[in-house]
Amino acid sequence: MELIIDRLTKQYHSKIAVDRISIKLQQGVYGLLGANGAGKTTMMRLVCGVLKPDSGTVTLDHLDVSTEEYRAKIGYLPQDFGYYPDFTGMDFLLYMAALKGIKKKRAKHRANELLELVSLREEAGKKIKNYSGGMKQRLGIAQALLNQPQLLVLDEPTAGLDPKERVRFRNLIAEIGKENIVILSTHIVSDIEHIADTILMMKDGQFIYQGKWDESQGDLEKFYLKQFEENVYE
Ligand SMILES: Nc1ncnc2c1ncn2[C@@H]1O[C@H](COP(=O)(O)OP(=O)(O)OP(=O)(O)O)[C@@H](O)[C@H]1O
Repeated sequence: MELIIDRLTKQYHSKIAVDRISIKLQQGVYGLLGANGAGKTTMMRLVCGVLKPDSGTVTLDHLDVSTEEYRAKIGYLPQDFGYYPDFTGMDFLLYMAALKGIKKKRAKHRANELLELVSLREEAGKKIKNYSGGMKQRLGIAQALLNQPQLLVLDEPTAGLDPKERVRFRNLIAEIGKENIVILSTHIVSDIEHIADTILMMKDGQFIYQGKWDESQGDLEKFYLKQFEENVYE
């Protein structure tokens, strides 16, 4: 399994949000780190085919991002995901499954399986408006997994999670990353330093660091902050 991003570029008026990015990803967890405005969301939307690039390509095992076959292989949790507050967790998953064209019987089975995986089985019948931030986030991940994606893209999934939720989230992602490609974005180093196999650090639409990070290289947080130091006084 290989995701190949080749010279991917996206510009909004005079702002180049993603600037000729090239990278090859195999299975594992990738932590996309960058300050606000670095281009993380734009990159993720391009990888999910929600946004069309100005130039460059994205392929998963030779399938182009613009194809139905590619779409069938990905799961996406956007930053501001719209949950329906009066739906129960189960209703919501069945609704999302219908949108994804999954047959009813299969959808019910898969929804139960996923509610178990994200530890929401007991809350499946409760309305989403009564869910905590972490519970909503786990439900969001469950909907992204409905079609058993080979590529899972999560935009700032750790926002608003309490410490206990974080541990649970980390374990879940590590499990999914064993067999799939997972890309998750954040601007907080501690959210990903123990969960990502590979760090992708973004600034001004480009990767300024990509690779594994181990403690012998020093403190990732210090390194990260140093990259943005010149912006502190702006
Ligand atoms: N629809 C748009 N129209 C114009 N400019 C945009 C648009 N979307 C993003 N931008 C700009 O492109 C740049 C990258 O934005 P992007 O949202 O990808 O960054 P980000 O790293 O995800 O930041 P955040 O953490 O705030 O979501 C920013 O300068 C942003 O203002």
